[in-house]
Amino acid sequence: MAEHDLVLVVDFGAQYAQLIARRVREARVYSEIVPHTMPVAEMLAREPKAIILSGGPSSVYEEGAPTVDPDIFEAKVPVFGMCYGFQLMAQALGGAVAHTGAREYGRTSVQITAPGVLLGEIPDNHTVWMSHGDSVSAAPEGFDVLAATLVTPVAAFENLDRRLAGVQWHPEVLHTEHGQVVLEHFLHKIAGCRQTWTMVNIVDEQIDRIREQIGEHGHAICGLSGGVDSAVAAAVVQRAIGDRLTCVFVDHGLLRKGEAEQVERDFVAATGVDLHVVDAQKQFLDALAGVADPEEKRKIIGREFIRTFEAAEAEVLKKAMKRDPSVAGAKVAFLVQGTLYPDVVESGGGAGTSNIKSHHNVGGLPDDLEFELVEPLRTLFKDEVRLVGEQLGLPAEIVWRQPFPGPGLGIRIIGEVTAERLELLRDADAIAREELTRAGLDRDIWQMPVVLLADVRSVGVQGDGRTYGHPVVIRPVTSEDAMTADWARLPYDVLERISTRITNEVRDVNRVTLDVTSKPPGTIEWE
Ligand SMILES: Nc1ncnc2c1ncn2[C@@H]1O[C@H](COP(=O)(O)OP(=O)(O)OP(=O)(O)O)[C@@H](O)[C@H]1O
Ligand SMILES: O=c1[nH]c(=O)c2[nH+]cn([C@@H]3O[C@H](COP(=O)(O)O)[C@@H](O)[C@H]3O)c2[nH]1
Ligand SMILES: NC(=O)CC[C@H](N)C(=O)O
Ligand SMILES: [Mg+2]
Repeated sequence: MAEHDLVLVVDFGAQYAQLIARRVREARVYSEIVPHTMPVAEMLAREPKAIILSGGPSSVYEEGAPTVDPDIFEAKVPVFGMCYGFQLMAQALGGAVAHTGAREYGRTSVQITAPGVLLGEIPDNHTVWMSHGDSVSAAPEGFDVLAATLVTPVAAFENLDRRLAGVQWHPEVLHTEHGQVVLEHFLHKIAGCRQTWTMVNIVDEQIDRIREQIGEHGHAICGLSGGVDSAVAAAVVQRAIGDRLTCVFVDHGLLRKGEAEQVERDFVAATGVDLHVVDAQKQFLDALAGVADPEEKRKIIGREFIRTFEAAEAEVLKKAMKRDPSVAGAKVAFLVQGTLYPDVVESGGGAGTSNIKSHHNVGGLPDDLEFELVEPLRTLFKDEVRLVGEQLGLPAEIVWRQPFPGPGLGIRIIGEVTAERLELLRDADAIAREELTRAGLDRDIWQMPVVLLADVRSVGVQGDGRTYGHPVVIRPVTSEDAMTADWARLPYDVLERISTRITNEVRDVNRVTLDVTSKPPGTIEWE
């Protein structure tokens, strides 16, 4: 039997398919997202224990609306529909879906009329989050209608014989009361999924898998940034292959003030890993000269990272040989990266997702990559990674560190990256971080990029004289997993201190602005 039951989340263009996948995992069942264009036979070949049909922007009765082969409902695999998925199931099985004039967006009160299994043990009247303009006007035959709202008579249904169910609302969003309970009723009670997806299991399995992949004599390099993901990846791999792992930290000149020293000092002290530091500042800056396009920058940085790892190989092996002479003639065939599921999804490597931006470690990798990748966290979300980190006993400063992107300040300078501009941004960023820490807010926010609008100038007055300087943007955000985010409501006095200090202390910056955009529509980083 497979180690874990698999739940496939079929994505119909939902805003938050990732969120559904997360919630399933929070219910201790492993899940993956697949595009609705995947043939049903292919989905079934993966032997899912259950299938979830996501929401989506289309109307099921429209020509060309995304759909799924109705065979999916005949395969004896339990299926759960949410919103669009619910409507799709209704239509496919002989019910009716129409634009009834009822529209519900946001907070909506739902009345449970017959709880069945899906809505059992939940208060009759509770608040859910809706986002629909179409409605199921008649449930298919054999289905019990479980709930209604003032304007939506069929808001949830189930057919226990066929193990099919659905809700009009979005149980995956936090604003929906009892959303997780409803999902768990489907997963555990209706579909009978086993609850095996726990962090302890994941670590043990990954260790076994890595030993198998790397073999008894293989050597690996881990790109280590001081961030959470690579620290956890390194710790997992170290457990698997011990000192056949060497960590390589690349100082690409796009780091924050004091970062290289801090990683060298604190990280080694905390973990005892063998850290090899490469100064590649000139290499990266030369490669980036004259480039302003964000995707181009990302690809260049991705490529230069790999070239740096390749160049470090000889050095790494020399060290290894000192410890163990039998290493002579070996090659480092493996590259460990702290790639997470959202990196893959955003780079368009996820199922049916579009390329938002090429994360340097996924979409930005060069085609002629010689290393075989070892990515033990590739299916995990950040909060899962943090749990794994805690599980492995990594210190809190590492596990709870705010994320910092691999391409670093290179994607926070809007325009060409130059040494002078980096200097400016580094100073402004250091002040912002210092004030945030002083205010005790580090754990309250997800991260706070400081962005230099290098090609923009604005007029200011400083010391009674005219200045013509650059603006910086501060972008504090809150988030659960970086897939969605909101702008953080930092206290005004903290903002004020950041603004005053930056304009006073950083040459050529005469304006500080605050980014008040959520994600979507904005992304966290500006490029
Ligand atoms: N300066 C660096 N030197 C070596 N490897 C790096 C560096 N920056 C990033 N990487 C590699 O790229 C991967 C992805 O970077 P990313 O920033 O997403 O993760 P992280 O830095 O480990 O964690 P966090 O997201 O918390 O910053 C890292 O896990 C690491 O393998
Ligand atoms: O290692 C990385 N390589 C990258 O190329 C990259 N791009 C964005 N990020 C980080 O990912 C999260 C989501 O960022 P966005 O909302 O900007 O897409 C945020 O935490 C970003 O800081 C990156 N991390
Ligand atoms: N969020 C959704 O899945 C919406 C489904 C459909 N587009 C509607 O408006 O009813
Ligand atoms: Mg990082």
